[in-house]
Amino acid sequence: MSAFDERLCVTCSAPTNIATIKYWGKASAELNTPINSSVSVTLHQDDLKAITTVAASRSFSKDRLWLNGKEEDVESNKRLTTVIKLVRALAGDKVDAKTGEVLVYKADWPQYHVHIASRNTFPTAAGLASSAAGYACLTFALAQLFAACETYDGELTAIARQGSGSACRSLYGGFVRWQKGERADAADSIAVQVADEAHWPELRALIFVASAAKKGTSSTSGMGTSVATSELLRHRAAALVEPRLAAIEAAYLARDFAGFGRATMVDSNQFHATCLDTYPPIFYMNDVSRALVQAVHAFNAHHGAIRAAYTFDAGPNAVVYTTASDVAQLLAVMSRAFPVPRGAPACSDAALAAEAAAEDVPEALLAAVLGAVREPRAGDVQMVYATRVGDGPRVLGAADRMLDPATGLNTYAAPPPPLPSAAASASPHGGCLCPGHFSGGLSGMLECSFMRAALLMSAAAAVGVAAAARRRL
Ligand SMILES: Nc1ncnc2c1ncn2[C@@H]1O[C@H](COP(=O)(O)OP(=O)(O)OP(=O)(O)O)[C@@H](O)[C@H]1O
Ligand SMILES: C[C@@](O)(CCOP(=O)(O)OP(=O)(O)O)CC(=O)O
Repeated sequence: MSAFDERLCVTCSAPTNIATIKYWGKASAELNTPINSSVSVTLHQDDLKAITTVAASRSFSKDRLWLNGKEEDVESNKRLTTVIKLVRALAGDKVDAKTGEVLVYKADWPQYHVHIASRNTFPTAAGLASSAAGYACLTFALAQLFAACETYDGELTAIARQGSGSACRSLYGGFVRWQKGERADAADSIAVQVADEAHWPELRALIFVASAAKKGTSSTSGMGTSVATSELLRHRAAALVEPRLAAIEAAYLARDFAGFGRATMVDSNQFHATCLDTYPPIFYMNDVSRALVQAVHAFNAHHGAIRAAYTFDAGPNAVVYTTASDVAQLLAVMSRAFPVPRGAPACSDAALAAEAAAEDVPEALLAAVLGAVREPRAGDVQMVYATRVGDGPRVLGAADRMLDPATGLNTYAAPPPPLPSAAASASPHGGCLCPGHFSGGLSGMLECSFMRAALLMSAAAAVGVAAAARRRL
């Protein structure tokens, strides 16, 4: 006897997104609406994504959730219960696509509870938009499970917004605006796609992880203090954001990197200025973040044009946008200025790392960037993700399922760190640098490009040792 009918189980994945014009501050904490509209790039799901399995059964006695293998209390998590309740309210008749059989009539859904197992393939709550990917994935997966029908366009994004504001933007690929909306019921505070993922295929992002630790001040509490105390934030929302949104959307649509990059950097700087203007002040960026900023400006100054653009969320990690023609050179200089710990892969994309290693970087550029950074220290940047623009949520197959049909319980366990020889044993921090352990089991580790890069490095090293031994013979 199984705990749930496999036809009442869905597994989905959803991407993260990184805002280029930031959401910071709530107009209504109850409805989770913003004081200003925002816009973001959806990142590709190759490296960073949330994966969520949801199953419904009459035999489940309550709604339950496992996050990254650990059970969390659902009842006490208002955002979670709100999202489940709102998607459930849109439930329709659930029909077996193959046979046409009605599996659950709309009227019967109140008799069902859900079990949810979710994991992130990257650090959770570290300022890498895990809540965005996580709540977008949950909303999307529940909508598939319940055969939910929107009563107006964008309703699912309005639901995801109530899990985490930035999550509404992860329901679309490409370049996405979250419009703040005007209505009292906030039904128009929804995400809208500005351009799809095919619009600007040359756009690239390098993510320099300065810390994968859980951040000290959550976005929710940080923005609450900012709204209460920062006059700069008030002025920004009232007068500065709208024209900047119009400018960056036009730049994105025209694939004008200089315009896009400048607006991105200016807005990131202003967001962190509002954090400093908050009382007591909030510091998300650290010395490494500031050195990354200087390095990007030195790169642009050398080229006499904006060819790389940083942005920082509520944490010290930099997301640096650039284009396909500059990404290898940018990675080459940044790897010299911010070397990852000895033994770790230079970045998640082994082919790009090899291209960067072979780059003939002009001496003057290297000197400019190294001069802008204080002494390069291995480990200030722990890892670098190389990624690009991506699509919205996807429905996955049973191979990715994380709930056991026999027991109804979570099957995912965060894998142990990789073998010391595989990657980061030489970390000065003594930590695991491969985010494979944020992913799932062996398949999760293999899907992790850091692990693939590490294995390639190990294999290359083994070939080198064998060749040297042959030479000695
Ligand atoms: N896959 C997931 N499924 C459901 N909820 C998730 C998932 N991932 C994260 N969350 C929720 O989001 C919280 C983390 O959100 P938080 O805003 O603190 O961090 P972040 O999203 O990584 O950072 P930021 O939003 O500043 O970029 C987690 O504690 C959890 O409640
Ligand atoms: C700095 C940001 O990343 C803030 C994101 O905040 P959240 O969406 O995590 O906040 P809540 O709505 O309280 O869950 C900027 C952005 O993504 O626009």
